[in-house]
Amino acid sequence: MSTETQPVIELKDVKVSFRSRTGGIIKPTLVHAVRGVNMKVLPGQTLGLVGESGCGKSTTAKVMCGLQPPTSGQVFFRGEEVTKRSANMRKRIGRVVSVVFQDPATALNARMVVREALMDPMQVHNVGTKEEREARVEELIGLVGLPASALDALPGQLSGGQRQRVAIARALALRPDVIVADEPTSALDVSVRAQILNLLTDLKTELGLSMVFISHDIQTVRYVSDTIAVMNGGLVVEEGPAEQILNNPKDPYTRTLLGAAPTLLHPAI
Ligand SMILES: Nc1ncnc2c1ncn2[C@@H]1O[C@H](COP(=O)(O)OP(=O)(O)OP(=O)(O)O)[C@@H](O)[C@H]1O
Repeated sequence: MSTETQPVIELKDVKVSFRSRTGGIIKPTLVHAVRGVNMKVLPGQTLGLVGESGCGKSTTAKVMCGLQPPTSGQVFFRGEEVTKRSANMRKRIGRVVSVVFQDPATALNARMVVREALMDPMQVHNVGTKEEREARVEELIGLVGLPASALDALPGQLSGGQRQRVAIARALALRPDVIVADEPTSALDVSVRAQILNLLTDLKTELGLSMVFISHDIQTVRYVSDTIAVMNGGLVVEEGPAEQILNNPKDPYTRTLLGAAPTLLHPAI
């Protein structure tokens, strides 16, 4: 397979189950969060992952980032199987797959000024000299459209939108190949959501990144995605080019999300 079309990340029949005590103290129940998912993240493309709360989006994303081992199935990074990751492999993939979480207020250390927050991943991974790291920090803050003066601010001194820009800059610090953005605009004021979406899509194009964009809101996902995977009950019920999913949805659940049909829950739930 040519490197152009080889997926950056591929999941094959990934399943994730959790033991949950909510079913009773004596006998834990199994929660089947992801029930057999196949998914490809292609170079330079944005894969949108959409579905209602609890459908398994975040768990799928965590498997992609190596934050959650699958119960069964396989995970590939650029064709190499990385399902069972050694510490070295985790560190290597941690450098090239970065995550942006929903709430920048909790993702950033409240006591670290922005400069330190951006420097931190480079120090942890021992990247560059001190001078190179300082130059990269200046570059990063510009990339996300913040003035250099923001480098001396604490997260609490910034607005929600500015904090998310810092979280994005931090995610870019190690020059990743993939950004996994898990509901990156849900905690923000409506007025700044479009700015953050535009920033992510601009950065994706400018830096040639692949992106996995997760949201419960199909209208947000449609704005940024090249392909869309619709999840329901731990399964992908429909996937394809964004235009096709939006203009010609096949699955009743997708139509529900698009507001074209009454609520229909997948039988797996
Ligand atoms: N660590 C865990 N232990 C037990 N159950 C879990 C765990 N993580 C997730 N789950 C359960 O797995 C299912 C899928 O959760 P997941 O967070 O992946 O869904 P989601 O679509 O991202 O929803 P949300 O947007 O609300 O986070 C849910 O029923 C959730 O309660």
